[in-house]
Amino acid sequence: MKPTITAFERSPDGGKGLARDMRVRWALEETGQDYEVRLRSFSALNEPAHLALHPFGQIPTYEEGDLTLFESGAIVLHIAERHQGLLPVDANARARAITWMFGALNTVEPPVFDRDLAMILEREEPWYEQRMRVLEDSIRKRLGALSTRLGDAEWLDGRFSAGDLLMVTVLRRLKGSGMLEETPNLAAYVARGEARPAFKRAFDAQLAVFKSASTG
Ligand SMILES: N[C@@H](CCC(=O)N[C@@H](CSCc1ccc([N+](=O)[O-])cc1)C(=O)NCC(=O)O)C(=O)O
Repeated sequence: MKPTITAFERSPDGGKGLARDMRVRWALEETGQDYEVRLRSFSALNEPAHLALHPFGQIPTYEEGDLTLFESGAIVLHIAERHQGLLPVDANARARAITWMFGALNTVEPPVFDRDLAMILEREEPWYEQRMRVLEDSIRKRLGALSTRLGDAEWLDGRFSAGDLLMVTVLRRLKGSGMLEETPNLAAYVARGEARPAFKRAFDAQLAVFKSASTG
């Protein structure tokens, strides 16, 4: 049975693949899983039909038979646990890959996402500049530590894993900010992720949705 995910009917990211359905699409492509997409308008996210799937009224969600999941990280983990290609078989290596999933979502993503949100919602606040300095200092601290740990390795811990998938989707949000470019090995790491055929299929699929919504 094909799973069904939800995604924005018209993504505010303009087809850049920054909305979080992108990481679920990528995980499904890496594991060779076909899937359906139910597109949601912003207003539909707060209607009962969607709230029954996602208590916070967001995307993505994941439905497979009588299972419904939300939280992109949990959905990626679910896919990775059931299909080959995103988590090592060895128990310790698997645990380390899952550690990097949490590292991406719990340690690196928060200041990165908060900075994006501040640029959209808080630009007119008197404390905006100060807040941006604090957020960017936090981001640079995380990027510095990650850059040191990655060094000249291809992926974070041996073979490409769900930890790399999530980390690349987090770091992609910094493209063009200058901060990612300050750590060349991380910029190259992101480019390696984006060069993966599965990433390209996922990216093109979400872009096609945006383009059809733009011409529709
Ligand atoms: N922790 C949850 C967060 C999910 C989430 O933030 N979903 C967002 C879309 S992805 C976040 C996002 C939004 C926009 C851009 N963009 O670039 O325009 C990028 C990412 C959403 O549904 N927002 C609607 C709402 O909260 O009412 C997860 O990882 O699944």
